[in-house]
Amino acid sequence: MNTELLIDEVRLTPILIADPPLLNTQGVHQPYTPRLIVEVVTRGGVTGIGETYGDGKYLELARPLATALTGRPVSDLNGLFALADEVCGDSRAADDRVDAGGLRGVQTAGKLRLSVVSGFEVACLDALGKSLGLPVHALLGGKVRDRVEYSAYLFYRWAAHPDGGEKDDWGAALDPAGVVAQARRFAREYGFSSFKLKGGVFEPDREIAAIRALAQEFPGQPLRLDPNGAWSVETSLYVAERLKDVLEYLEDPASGTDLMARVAAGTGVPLATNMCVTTLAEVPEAFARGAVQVVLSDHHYWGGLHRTRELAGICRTFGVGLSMHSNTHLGISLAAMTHVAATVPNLDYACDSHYPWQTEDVITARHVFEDGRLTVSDAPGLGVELDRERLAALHRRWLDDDGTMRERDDAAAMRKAEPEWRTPGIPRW
Ligand SMILES: O=C([O-])C(=O)C[C@H](O)[C@@H](O)C(=O)[O-]
Ligand SMILES: [Mg+2]
Repeated sequence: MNTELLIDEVRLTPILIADPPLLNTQGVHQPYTPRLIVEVVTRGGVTGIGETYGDGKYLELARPLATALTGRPVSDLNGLFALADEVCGDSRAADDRVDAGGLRGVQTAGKLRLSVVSGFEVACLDALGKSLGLPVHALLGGKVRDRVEYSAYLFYRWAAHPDGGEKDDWGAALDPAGVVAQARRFAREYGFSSFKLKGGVFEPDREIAAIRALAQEFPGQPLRLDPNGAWSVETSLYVAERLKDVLEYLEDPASGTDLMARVAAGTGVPLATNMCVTTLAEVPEAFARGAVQVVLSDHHYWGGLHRTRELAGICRTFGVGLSMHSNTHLGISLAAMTHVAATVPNLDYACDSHYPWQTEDVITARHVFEDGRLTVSDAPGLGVELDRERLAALHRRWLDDDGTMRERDDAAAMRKAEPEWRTPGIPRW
């Protein structure tokens, strides 16, 4: 064993990053949202970085894992899972039941652990790559493409948060004209040529009108609509019928495998999900029933980059499409997504990314999209460097917060504008 590859220290830094007032079916993004930055330092003096969710329930699991990792080889990625099972225990926030109102499907103790492990796995891969002089994609078997395509992630949004937060110049987007203006800017500044609208915010007819307006503005270009399970089977079929000629896919129109299977049986529009297939346990039923035609993988909750590749193999076997889901994230995760996406032959669609909405980052050089694509880095590791000053400043914000921003709560943020707001029950329409 090369002792240079042993882990000497693991540093965890929770931060709060600015987030615009993006609307979804549960409410609106808070002005600041938590992320956790993981640093793994080897005995050879190399530091690898990773990123994952930063809410308290993730931090609670990350701390014992960080302690237990010290002294182990940075290359022992498979061992991470057993170690996490051993030391992380159950989180108070995970109860193995369906988080029906959630935006990312079931919330189980196992899935929470995988989300934490993913931040460590990416940090270990970065450290290993830097130690060996190899890019992360090479550690995953090598890239099969030089550029990875992303899609514009359109949101209904307000011009500003009602209670402060950082300002941006995107303005409000609350109707078809606003959505089209947003899409035009995404196309102009980033070169995106496929567009996903986060739906479930307004009545379905209003969202149908927005997609129609996009189709008119960008004829023949791929369009997607994602209401995060807010619709009944009937409403889903109503929308699918009206948009069947322009949708690339409809994403999580209804909540859960059973309803998705019933929607799929009634329409020829492909259904995608990042809600009803988010764990291996959910795969057999969903695939057997034809409930989804595209799985949107997210390396955070699937347990890292190797597990994402395992999922890709399963999808390939069953003839189910694959792409990538995104939640609010920074440049470390975008680098990780790009490396793994570069290695998956059956990545059939442009990936999601919230990145353009994030004005703050902890890396020294922001990623730059060209023609809606990122070039896959061949530099050792992830190919990004930590900006320690920025990290310290964003950590200071986390320390100074009275606790309200440390847990993502879109319904609480909505109550600043609408005091009576409660997370809507589903189906909402
Ligand atoms: O594709 C999705 O379902 C998401 O990206 C879930 C996210 O939480 C999104 O709805 C958001 O950021 O509001
Ligand atoms: Mg989705």
